Amino acid sequence: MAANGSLRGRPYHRPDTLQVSPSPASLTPLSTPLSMSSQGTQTPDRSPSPLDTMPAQWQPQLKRKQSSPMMPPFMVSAPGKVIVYGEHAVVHGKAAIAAAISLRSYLLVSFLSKSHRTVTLRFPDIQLEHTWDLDDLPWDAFSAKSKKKYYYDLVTSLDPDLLTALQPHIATVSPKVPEASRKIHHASATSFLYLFLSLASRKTPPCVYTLRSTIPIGAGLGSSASIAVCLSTALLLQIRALAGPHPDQPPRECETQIERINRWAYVGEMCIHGNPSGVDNTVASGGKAVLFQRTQLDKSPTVTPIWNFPELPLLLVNTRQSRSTKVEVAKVATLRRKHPVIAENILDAIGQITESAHTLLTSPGFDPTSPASLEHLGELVTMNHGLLVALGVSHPKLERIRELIDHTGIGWTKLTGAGGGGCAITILKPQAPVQNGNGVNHDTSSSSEYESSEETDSCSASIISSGTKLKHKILDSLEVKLENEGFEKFETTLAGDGVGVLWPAVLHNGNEEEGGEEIDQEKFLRAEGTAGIERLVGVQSSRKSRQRDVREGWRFWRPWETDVL
Ligand SMILES: Nc1ncnc2c1ncn2[C@@H]1O[C@H](COP(=O)(O)OP(=O)(O)OP(=O)(O)O)[C@@H](O)[C@H]1O
Ligand SMILES: C[C@@](O)(CCO)CC(=O)[O-]
Repeated sequence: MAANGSLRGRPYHRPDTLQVSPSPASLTPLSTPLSMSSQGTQTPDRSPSPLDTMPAQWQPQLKRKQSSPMMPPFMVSAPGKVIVYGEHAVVHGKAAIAAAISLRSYLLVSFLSKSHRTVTLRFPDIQLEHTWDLDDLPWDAFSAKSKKKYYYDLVTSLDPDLLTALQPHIATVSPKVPEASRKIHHASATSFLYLFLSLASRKTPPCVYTLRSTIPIGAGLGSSASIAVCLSTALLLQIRALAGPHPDQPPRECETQIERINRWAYVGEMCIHGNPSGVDNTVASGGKAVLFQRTQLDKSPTVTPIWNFPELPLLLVNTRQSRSTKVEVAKVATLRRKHPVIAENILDAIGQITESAHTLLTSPGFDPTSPASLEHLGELVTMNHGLLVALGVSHPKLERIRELIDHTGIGWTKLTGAGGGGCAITILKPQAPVQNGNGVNHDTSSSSEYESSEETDSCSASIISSGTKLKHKILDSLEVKLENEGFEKFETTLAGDGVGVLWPAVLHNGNEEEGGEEIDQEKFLRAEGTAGIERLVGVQSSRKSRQRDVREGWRFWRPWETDVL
């Protein structure tokens, strides 16, 4: 099993304090030096990109493409996140745990013939479509000697002069749409252009960046960080500044690539969020889960990976109630002023909940399949929610969701993120509950085996246990109830992979010519909803029996997979 982040003793930090950063000279010690990449970006070393490490099965595809003057399209994908324990308390110096979820953003990069000289964003989730003329962009501002940043640089703040240089090119984006939508468009466009002009060069090939996400926007699930990670990864891949991902890549090298992506994703996040903590982009880059803590307000948080975090099934319910993180954080600050001792005790208790979870998750004998471990984690979820209610950051809609789920007895529920709306999460119990006389369901036993993925391995309904069937029945009827009340339910998995790469954008979808189905813009744009996106390009196998399997073609940097350092 994976080595735990803290046991490995190499905590991640927000990019400005990252300790795992190598100096440029000690970057991936692979292959020969490259003075200038194909895009003309100066790079002092040479890291093989996926193009160099193309799996054998893609060779026919590549051969077919050799006659084309254009590169084949490729895709990247990054997850959203939830806070599992410790929101609000983290604002007051306690630790919190955040984990990746299986809802993800997918970015398709397609190349145009050189005559185009344009770069286009197609972000249909926010109805944004915009094309810039490559030659009109402010390359001079970004490449000026005093301003130029390289892919290995650490950028901890946005340069106001560069933002000013971008302004006229942002102003032309969606000038006629209502202000609220325009703000969203401008945030995404700024994030893209800042990264594009920092990492690419004026010789960059004309491209179209098409993005679709299964992460609800503005619901506290890190959608902005997920797109920032996709953009950062795509641009770094285009300038060949990333090695892999490929199987057997040493963990240290995986960490280096993830960190490089994370640093630039943080820059993209700053364009959208101002002064983010860096936690969302760290989880979206590296996947799994992290422990984070900011002990001093003016200091960056320490972010330590928890590679042992189990891939638990998670029910996620969106209240669709908009909320302001600022308002909810202010509520807690007011309560703390009015009732300092009580509020402090509540925040302390939340901090202890996070510590208890972290201690369990990182204990040497930790067995994620043990019902006792799951119950421990679940009880902490329930207690954490109660304390957040005591802090006044729940909402009647969150309480309604918790009530509906508690009545089924299917799992342990809490609000996640700022509260006041947003989402609730439920860690599902291993056992199907039984109904008591009051119509409330209760866990039958906590001692039987947690159903493993092997147990549900066969598609044959006949061997799915009656417990599993009952669980599905309860989940289905819960879905109807939640939908009737205007809530949105997602079945996700916690602590999965971070950023992934599909190069070239070809998948074995079971309905196509030999060699795989090429994903093009039109197919990608036509995919309907979350299910359609996941069916077409999802990183996870669509076979229900193996939901947690990664679909052939997608590759990830997984520093936790090998023991060799
Ligand atoms: N699918 C998407 N397509 C294009 N832009 C997106 C998409 N998802 C997020 N964004 C960008 O990110 C911004 C959303 O950031 P916001 O902080 O409001 O939500 P979040 O990242 O989902 O929540 P949180 O940061 O609280 O976890 C949007 O305004 C938009 O600029
Ligand atoms: C409420 C809070 O703890 C989590 C918001 O997702 C605020 C923060 O950490 O910045």
